[in-house]
Amino acid sequence: MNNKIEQQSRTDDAESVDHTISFDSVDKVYGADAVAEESVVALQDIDLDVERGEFVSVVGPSGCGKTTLLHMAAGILEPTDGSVQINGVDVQSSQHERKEVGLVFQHPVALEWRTVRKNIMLPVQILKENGAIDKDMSHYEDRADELLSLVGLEGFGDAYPNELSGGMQQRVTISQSLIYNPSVLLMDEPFGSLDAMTKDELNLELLRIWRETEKTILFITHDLDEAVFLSDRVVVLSPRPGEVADVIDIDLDRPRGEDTRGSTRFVELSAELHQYFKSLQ
Ligand SMILES: Nc1ncnc2c1ncn2[C@@H]1O[C@H](COP(=O)(O)OP(=O)(O)OP(=O)(O)O)[C@@H](O)[C@H]1O
Repeated sequence: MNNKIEQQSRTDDAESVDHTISFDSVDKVYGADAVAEESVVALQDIDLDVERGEFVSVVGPSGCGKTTLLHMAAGILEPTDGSVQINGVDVQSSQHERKEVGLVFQHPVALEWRTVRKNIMLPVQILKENGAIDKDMSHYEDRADELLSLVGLEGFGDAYPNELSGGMQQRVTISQSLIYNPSVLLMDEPFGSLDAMTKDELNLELLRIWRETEKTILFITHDLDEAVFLSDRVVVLSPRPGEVADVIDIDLDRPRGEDTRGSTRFVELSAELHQYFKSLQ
C-alpha cells in the first residue's frame, strides 16, 4: 500500500516525524506567573507519542488535565515547560500549520442561522476573508458535499441546525473539523452530551470515518468503555497534577462492531481499566 511505503520513508528520514503528535516533557502550570498559592499545576512531565493513523484515548479523573492536554496539542494553550509537536513541528512555532489539526468539542458549535453546508464551510470562509487560503471556494463547496455524505448527512446540506437531532449536529461538527482534510483530529468528549444509544451509534460511525480517512485521533472521554471500544491505546492520567499513570494496549480485532462489546476480551479489558481507574482515586 502506498501509504505504508510513504510512512516507511518518513521513518527513515527523521524519527521525530514518525510521531504525528508528540508531547515532550510537558508541564502546564496555570497562573505560573502569579504568587505561588494561586498557581495550579495541571499537568506534569507528560511524554506521549501518537503514531500516524493511531486512535488514542485519554482518560483520567475529573480535573486531571485532559482538556488542557488537548488544548496544548491544538496550540490553544502553551506548555509551561516542554513542547508539543504535530508532524515534527512545534505547534507554537510559526511553521505550524493550523490546517493540520481538526478540533471537535463536546457541544456542537453550529451557528443556528446558517445552513448545515454553510456551517461546514465556516472555518474556510473565515480564513478566506483573512487571505489565509488561496484555493477557490468551489473546491471547499465540493468537499463539504463529500463530507455530508461521509458523515451520513446526505440531503441535509440546506437544513438548519435546529432541524437536526443532537447526534446529527455532532456529525456536522465532525464534518466541519474535516473541511481542510487535517491529518490530526483532536476530540474533547465529542459524544459526552448524547444519550447512550446515539453515542454507541456515533462511536461506530467515528470508527468508520477514521478507517476511511486514515486520520490520527486523540480522543478525550470520561467513559472507560468508550475508550476501550474505540482505541488502539488508552492513556490513563493520574489525579492532578496529571501524569501518565499507564498506557494500555487495546488488542481487540478491527474492524470493531456491535458484537465487539459482547466479546470476552472487551469485557476483560474494560474490567481491567475500571479496576485500575478505581485504584488511582
Ligand atoms: N484557566 C485556568 N486557570 C486556572 N486553573 C485552571 C484553568 N483551566 C483549568 N484549570 C485547572 O486545571 C486543572 C485541569 O483542568 P482540565 O479542564 O484540563 O481538566 P479535565 O481533566 O479536562 O477536567 P474534566 O474531566 O472535569 O473535564 C483543573 O484543576 C482545573 O481547575
